[in-house]
Amino acid sequence: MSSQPAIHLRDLRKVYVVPIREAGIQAALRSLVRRQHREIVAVDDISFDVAAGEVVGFLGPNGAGKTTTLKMLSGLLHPSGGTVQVLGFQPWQRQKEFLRRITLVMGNRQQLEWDIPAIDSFELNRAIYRIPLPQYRETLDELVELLDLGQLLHKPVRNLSLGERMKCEIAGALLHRPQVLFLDEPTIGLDVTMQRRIRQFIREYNQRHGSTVLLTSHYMADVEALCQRVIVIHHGRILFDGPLSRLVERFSPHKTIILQLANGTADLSAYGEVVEQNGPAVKLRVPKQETPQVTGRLLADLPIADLTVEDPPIEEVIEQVFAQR
Ligand SMILES: Nc1ncnc2c1ncn2[C@@H]1O[C@H](COP(=O)(O)OP(=O)(O)OP(=O)(O)O)[C@@H](O)[C@H]1O
Repeated sequence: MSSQPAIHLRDLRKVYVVPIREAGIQAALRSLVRRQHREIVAVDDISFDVAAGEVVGFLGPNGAGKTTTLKMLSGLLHPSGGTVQVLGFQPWQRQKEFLRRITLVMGNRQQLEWDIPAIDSFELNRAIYRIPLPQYRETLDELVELLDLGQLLHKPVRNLSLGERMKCEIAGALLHRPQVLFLDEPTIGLDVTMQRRIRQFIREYNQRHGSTVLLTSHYMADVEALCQRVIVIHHGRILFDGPLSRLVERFSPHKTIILQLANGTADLSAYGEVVEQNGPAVKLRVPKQETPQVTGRLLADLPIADLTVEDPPIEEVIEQVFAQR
């Protein structure tokens, strides 16, 4: 791993300036003469580094500033302030050598031509990126195998299912073997099986090539499976940067005790908040620091067949993070 971070940003900022549109004909006429504007601070002085080979989850609620950041990192948007470097390049200069070494996949935006088979769009990419034929064939074979593309590449893209199309989109975005992958919701709208397939692919690809991945996803299963580290952003600011486990430790005041009573049912509300009860199967939410005592009391007081203690689901933890701001 080289000592220079693959992604480096300091006090990165993006302010959108948008015209204020008032309702009514009078206002419309007035705006022809003097247009009023307002500023939206989408990214508010954020700083972080990502080392080569890391897979980092970039999380935040709708409108937090994730896509804007990824667009600045991939050179689609010019920052309003701060510094940004990806593999030592300033992305907004969009140098050829830079574009050859990165990719941006947007799950809700299509890059492949709709009416032709994906393989034809791939050929176009090969020409644009000037990929030597042997390397192109080798990479394509690998992607076909890893993503199980089979015959999909030869059907017009419009005839593919959403998941099939996404697999082709990803393959197209990787043909030039980029070192840094910006993945914006790569599994959005896909069924659980296809989400798992794409997730597995990202993991295998990262392991094979040591590529750096910055990933946004609203599916915590993606994040749990792939990311050693998460960066949480809200209203354009970073709220947390560190291992997922530390996020849980820091922001979740509760644990969940899941127990199975040995016989019959009982009222367990004296031990904690009963979040679910189905006959002898009970789920209790307990303040974290009280978990050992409550577990001890339960085991001493009641006939218990099974008991486990779990952290709350990550979705719940993330909600807690946002609720505190
Ligand atoms: N082109 C634009 N012009 C004006 N405002 C914009 C523009 N693009 C984004 N914004 C605003 O900037 C803020 C951040 O948006 P951004 O798309 O980066 O968020 P996000 O975290 O990617 O959200 P989501 O999860 O919904 O995709 C939002 O308030 C959004 O409305």
